[in-house]
Amino acid sequence: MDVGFGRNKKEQLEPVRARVTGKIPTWLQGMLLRNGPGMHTVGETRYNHWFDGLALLHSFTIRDGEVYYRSKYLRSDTYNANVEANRIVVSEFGTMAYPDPCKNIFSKAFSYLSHTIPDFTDNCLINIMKCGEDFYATTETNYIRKINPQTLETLEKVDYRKYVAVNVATSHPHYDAAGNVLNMGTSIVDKGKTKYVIFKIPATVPEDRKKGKSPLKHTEVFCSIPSRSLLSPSYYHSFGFTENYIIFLEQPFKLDILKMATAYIRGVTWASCLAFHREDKTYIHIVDQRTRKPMPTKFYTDPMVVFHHVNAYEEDGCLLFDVVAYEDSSLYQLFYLANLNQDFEEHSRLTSVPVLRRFAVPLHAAQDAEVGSNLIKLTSTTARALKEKDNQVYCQPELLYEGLELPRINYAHNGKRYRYVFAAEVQWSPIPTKRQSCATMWWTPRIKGNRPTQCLPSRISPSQAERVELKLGRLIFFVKILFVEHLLYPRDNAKCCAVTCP
Ligand SMILES: CC1=C(/C=C/C(C)=C/C=C/C(C)=C/C=C/C=C(C)/C=C/C=C(C)/C=C/C=C(\C)C=O)C(C)(C)CCC1
Repeated sequence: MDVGFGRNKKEQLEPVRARVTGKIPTWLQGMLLRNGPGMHTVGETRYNHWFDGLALLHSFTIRDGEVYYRSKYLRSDTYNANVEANRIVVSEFGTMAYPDPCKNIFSKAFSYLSHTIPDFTDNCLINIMKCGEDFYATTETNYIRKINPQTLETLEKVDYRKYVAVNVATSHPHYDAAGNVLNMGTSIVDKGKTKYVIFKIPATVPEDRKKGKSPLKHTEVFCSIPSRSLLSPSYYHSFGFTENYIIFLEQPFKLDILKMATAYIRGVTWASCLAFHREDKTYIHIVDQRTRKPMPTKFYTDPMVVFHHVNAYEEDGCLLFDVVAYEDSSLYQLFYLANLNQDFEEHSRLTSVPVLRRFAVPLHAAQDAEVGSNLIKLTSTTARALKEKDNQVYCQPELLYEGLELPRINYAHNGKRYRYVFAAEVQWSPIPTKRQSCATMWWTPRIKGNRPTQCLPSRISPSQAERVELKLGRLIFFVKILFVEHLLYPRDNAKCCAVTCP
């Protein structure tokens, strides 16, 4: 197996014409911008985790059936400081670094006293965000970097904290019909409170205030949701968005703020300050965009870890949302570079499989319903919302697909009933044991086009015995571009078709 994960990539500064197999229709014109880690070694030093790598920007210009590719490293302050020192001097998610290699415990302590949490990285390696006419490379700290999409040059460094009180923010914002950006961040122990802040960056600046003003200067807080815990807010990577609602999962995968505040002096990574609390619930917050307030009903579900929301939509008084969910946080382990080597298949032990789950929440009249009743009357889903006492509702998802990640949709269909998800398939291949047929059974119905839920227990989580079986199993991944049709219009013979990546 060719393992290219940790290898430094070369920039392609001048556009190069790509070899096209097949035919690109001439109506397809434009530029695809991508972002991701490209450099994991600086001088003699090496990052620990794949998510740490220095951001490499890519552009694919599609014109008259041809594709022109170029790439350039983001010249972040982090990149410049590392290159100048010829070693890693800025901490990333899975690597704690110190500007001075000779620092002993005393000087570390001094540094600790002068800044409890060191300034976060501006190595914006995760996504690209469009903000008005401008483009930004994004990560999950308080920094974003403006870029020139044509030349991939790095422009201004923007600190979200100048405009809104957030210490971390997602790199997967949403856009409303007018092109305004809606994003979420966490404000940590600010004035004695920790809260999740939904903020809006307008697409345009009002005419009278226009002169050279960036839309960021007009950022406003849309709504904030108090964290259940002051010192351990949830980690989240994305959220759901429809015309009228915002969906935020307060999951039991949490940042430990006390650990973060002492990480620098203890010499441990940010990653080690994240923990999954399997004894906790996942709280589902639904914000009504018309009132800018969260719904009062306490919706919750079983503990899970979600990175990617796929889509959400409203149907007959219900809000449905689809996410890729795990039963633990083992995914982060998988991406340590030490594991991404020739023995990858041996080391790639995920203790849970990414599953596409559909949740449904009732938007009205939950208060008067009988305890124990299912508030979802839709025929299009088997997801349930069970009324409990104290205005609580337990949400039980429908399992749509096992073994899928990195989902994309045609964003024109965001917030609407939809038909297609484009994703990478993650294939589960257990060690042959007596129970292999059970695991196979979970997959076979999908291939035949039946509904996978039919062969799973009523609560989708595997039983204790099955979980042990999963732990014993070995995961082998086959990345495929997977195209799942079925999600919206389930039929008896729904089609799932996979196209292997070249
Ligand atoms: C620096 C600080 C932080 C940083 C956080 C960062 C940089 C978070 C990055 C999160 C990312 C990039 C999340 C990506 C998720 C990707 C997923 C779920 C992919 C799954 C793929 C699978 C299962 C399949 C793989 C198949 C393979 C490998 C086949 O060969 C904070 C915010 C934590 C704290 C402050 C400081």
